[in-house]
Amino acid sequence: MSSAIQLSSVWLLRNLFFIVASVVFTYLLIRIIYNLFLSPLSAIPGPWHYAISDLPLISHVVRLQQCKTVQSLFDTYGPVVRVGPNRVVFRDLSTMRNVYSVHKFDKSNYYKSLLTNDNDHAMTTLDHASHTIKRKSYAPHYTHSSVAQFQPEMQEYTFELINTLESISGKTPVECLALFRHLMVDVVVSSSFGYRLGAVGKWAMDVEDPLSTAINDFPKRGILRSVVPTWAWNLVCRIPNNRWKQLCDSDKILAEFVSGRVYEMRAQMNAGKFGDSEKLSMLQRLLKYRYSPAEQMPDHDIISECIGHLMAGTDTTSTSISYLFWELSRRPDIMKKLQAELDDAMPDSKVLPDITVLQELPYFSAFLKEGLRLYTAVPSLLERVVPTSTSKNGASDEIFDLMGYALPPGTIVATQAWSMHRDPSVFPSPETFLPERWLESSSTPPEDLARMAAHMMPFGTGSRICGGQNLALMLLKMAIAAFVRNFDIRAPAETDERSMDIKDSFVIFPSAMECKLIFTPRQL
Ligand code: HEM
Repeated sequence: MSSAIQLSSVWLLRNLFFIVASVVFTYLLIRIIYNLFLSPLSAIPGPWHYAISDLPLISHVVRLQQCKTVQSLFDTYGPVVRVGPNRVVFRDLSTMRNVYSVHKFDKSNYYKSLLTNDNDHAMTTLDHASHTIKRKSYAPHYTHSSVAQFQPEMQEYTFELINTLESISGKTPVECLALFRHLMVDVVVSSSFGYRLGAVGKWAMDVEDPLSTAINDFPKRGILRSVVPTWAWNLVCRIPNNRWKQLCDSDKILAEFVSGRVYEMRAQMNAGKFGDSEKLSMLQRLLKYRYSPAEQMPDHDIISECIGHLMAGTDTTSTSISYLFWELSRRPDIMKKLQAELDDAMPDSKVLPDITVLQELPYFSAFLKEGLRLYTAVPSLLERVVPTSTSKNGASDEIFDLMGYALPPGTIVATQAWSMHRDPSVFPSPETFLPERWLESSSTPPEDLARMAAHMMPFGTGSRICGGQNLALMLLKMAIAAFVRNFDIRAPAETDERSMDIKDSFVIFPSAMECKLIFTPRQL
């Protein structure tokens, strides 16, 4: 009897591996069969291996090629494609409106990877109702008229850069991503906190600005932090190397800087030193904001919101300017037309006209639209989740219809600016940089212009559209006008198609991680 038991346990042990393997294999087989043939998404076109696992899409995220991969899937399979067991992407105007503007679907969990200070801010708040409360805290700060009050600071920092570059006098290539990051850090810090940081001045003197470095390091830290377990992270952060320590501590550097401003401003407020000035910093608005009559916006939320804006506003804008200048460096025809228009609008090359004048320049506006079409800094999938009900009365059995396919609640849906901006039926020769396509003419009637404008989403779309787009657009216009008026731009040999090839990881960046250009003062 006991030898029979012994025999059967030996048999069991020997075959344990095969038993476990068979169970796993059967489970996977059932899942594959379900995903391919029985899932409510199985009728949606797409490669079969995307339908059974998220890994194929993740592999392109890791290769920093998600936007281009999704674009090629649209080219092969049409405007709606299944890219995961529970994931559908689309390229369609009315669906875009439905998802982002009409039904205002909640965001997917992906956005939690963008937390600041381990806490939510407007961009990472997933559900619509909570987001509405957060958005109201900062939205008045970015209206046209409020942002226009910061023109003097933007003008001052821009010309501080221009004067420094003039002293280099076209001899040395300058790394534009860092250059314009410093400009944006000064601009966002002054609009958010009413504080003069002097990042541009430090750049000019070749002195490191710890805040600008931390802003550059923070996303890299986030990626590393998400793949390394906490115990290992704590260990590697002890490696005695100053640069490495700085990257590990980038979250603390940001939080310390912002907390400092919050406590400083609160102290001024308590001392009644707020004043009646119409020009308020964002922080002043947040300190006064209440989630409800009984609940003030807490300090940790204020700190996360402010860090969120520093992160959302700096590299996005500096990358956009860098790509636009790279385009100008290889398109002397466009550069000449822009300079002719700006020479007229800016008789004194060291004084920018009011923003309302820049807004009225037709070729300049067309150039900027075309730039944001091909080089928006955030061309990526903006993921949303199909809710339990999309009907007004909240009937829970309603199924969302996406271009003829019924999607169950919980399905992740998304479109991306990369593809909306490259739809050949809307933008003929989509890969060609052609500002003229935005100028009304016999070949481009107003209906075509309206259709193109409707497809543009460089700042996202709907209720979660970029909060700082007015600030970004104003700075883009002012910086580009001032630089184009004062410099000719060319690329050194090291900056070419290959080094500038676009990589994406939610935001874009050049494959060389730098954009070196030469700014030569114009002989006027
Ligand atoms: C060219 C520069 C910029 C681009 C291309 C850009 C793009 C975007 C996009 C596409 C989104 C929407 C993300 C989504 O739906 O998931 C977004 C959100 C946001 N952006 Fe920007 N952005 C730029 C500059 C700025 C600036 C200068 C600021 C502020 C200083 C800013 C603050 C924000 C905030 C706060 C959000 C979250 C909005 C919310 O959910 O309430 N952005 N941005």
